[in-house]
Amino acid sequence: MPPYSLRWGIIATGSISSEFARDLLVDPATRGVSDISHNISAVGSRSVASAQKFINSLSSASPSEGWKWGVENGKLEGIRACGSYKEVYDDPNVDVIYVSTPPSAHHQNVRDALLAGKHVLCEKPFTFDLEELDELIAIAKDKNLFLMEAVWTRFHPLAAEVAKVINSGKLGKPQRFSADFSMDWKPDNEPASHRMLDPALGGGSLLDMGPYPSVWAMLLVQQNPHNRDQDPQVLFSHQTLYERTQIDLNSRWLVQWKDLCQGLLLSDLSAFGQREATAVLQCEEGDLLSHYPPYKAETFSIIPRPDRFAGSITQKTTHHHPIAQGNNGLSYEADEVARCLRDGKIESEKMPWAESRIVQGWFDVVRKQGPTPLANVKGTAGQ
Ligand SMILES: NC(=O)C1=CN([C@@H]2O[C@H](COP(=O)(O)OP(=O)(O)OC[C@H]3O[C@@H](n4cnc5c(N)ncnc54)[C@H](OP(=O)(O)O)[C@@H]3O)[C@@H](O)[C@H]2O)C=CC1
Ligand SMILES: O=C1OC[C@@H](O)[C@H](O)[C@H]1O
Repeated sequence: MPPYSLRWGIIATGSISSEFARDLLVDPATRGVSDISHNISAVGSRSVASAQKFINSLSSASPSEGWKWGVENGKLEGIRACGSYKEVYDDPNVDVIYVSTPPSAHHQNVRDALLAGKHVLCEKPFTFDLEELDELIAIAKDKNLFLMEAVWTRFHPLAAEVAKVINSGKLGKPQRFSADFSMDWKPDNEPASHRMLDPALGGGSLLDMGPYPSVWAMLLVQQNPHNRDQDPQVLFSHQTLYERTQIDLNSRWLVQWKDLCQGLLLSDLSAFGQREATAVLQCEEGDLLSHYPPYKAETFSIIPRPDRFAGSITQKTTHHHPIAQGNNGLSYEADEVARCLRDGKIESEKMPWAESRIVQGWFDVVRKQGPTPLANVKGTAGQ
């Protein structure tokens, strides 16, 4: 059977769009995939010159670059440079739109794409607030269109291996959880207009980096067979204000899974976090530690409890599950979108709306309790 072939439209020509487009052009065989094929049919930008530049840079891959394969194998054939996002939504040669604008624009972009009849993969954070997300889910259901948050980490080889350990039950009941995404990014060296620093674009550590500790909260605790709580709540939170641009420099929030455990989640724009224990699940029989970076972890360890309290795990083991060579790691989520569309699904079981809703709800609580002006901002749902 020939592979299922998906035609992408890409919205925005920023840094992650470029990484994503390149991954679409890598030979799927490099990651052991033979049932899926990706094509890029259109790129949309606020300026047609930027869309064209983006396409030119894809087309001129050097022979050593993994994505050269797609260029040589017709995966850019007929690609259009569009000077507006709308032209991409309206393009009959596009099946699915990848939205990678700043967070404050996601709701409007996704809504416009869905209303134009296109399936959507939207970058994290899904939306600015839960009301926006609920509106998008309602439209997707009403129009029978696929919609997924682009949380790439969930589709990486390591995520599948971690899930096997969690589902095996060998760690026993969770007792404690923590997860962190922190980087010493030096915000003082960046312009105030940078999307990470500008509150009007949804800047700050919570919305940009918070999705990653949240991934691990979902993979290790929410999906844990011992968990029965479908609505884990934030008990309390703290954010530190970055005076210059009024975004959160860091966020911390404590989540309670009823009758199970608590988890501390952290994000930081101006300090490094843990390296070998970016996400830690401590259980009755032993602990699971996932290594840095939390967005693209390739190694995890299972470690025994301290001697006096030892459980059935008695030896440390370390497990390495790398992203396939030549891929940046975004290709796996693209494969999931293609498989869901091929199979007639409008929601991914691996990245379900319910889990995006939980995380978005946490962000709303933390943001509203915080000292930044975003605390009082409402998204664009209903407008
Ligand atoms: N999965 C991952 O690993 C990553 C995900 N992300 C997520 O992807 C999204 C985009 O991030 P990133 O690519 O780093 O951002 P960039 O700032 O590099 O690019 C954003 C693009 O959005 C478009 N845009 C639309 N409206 C605006 C506006 N008002 N101001 C500025 N740009 C605008 C621009 O494209 P144009 O001019 O062509 O219209 C711009 O190039 C975010 O949601 C972020 O959280 C980011 C990095 C990594
Ligand atoms: O999604 C992301 O992952 C990698 C980080 O460097 C980046 O800030 C963030 O947007």
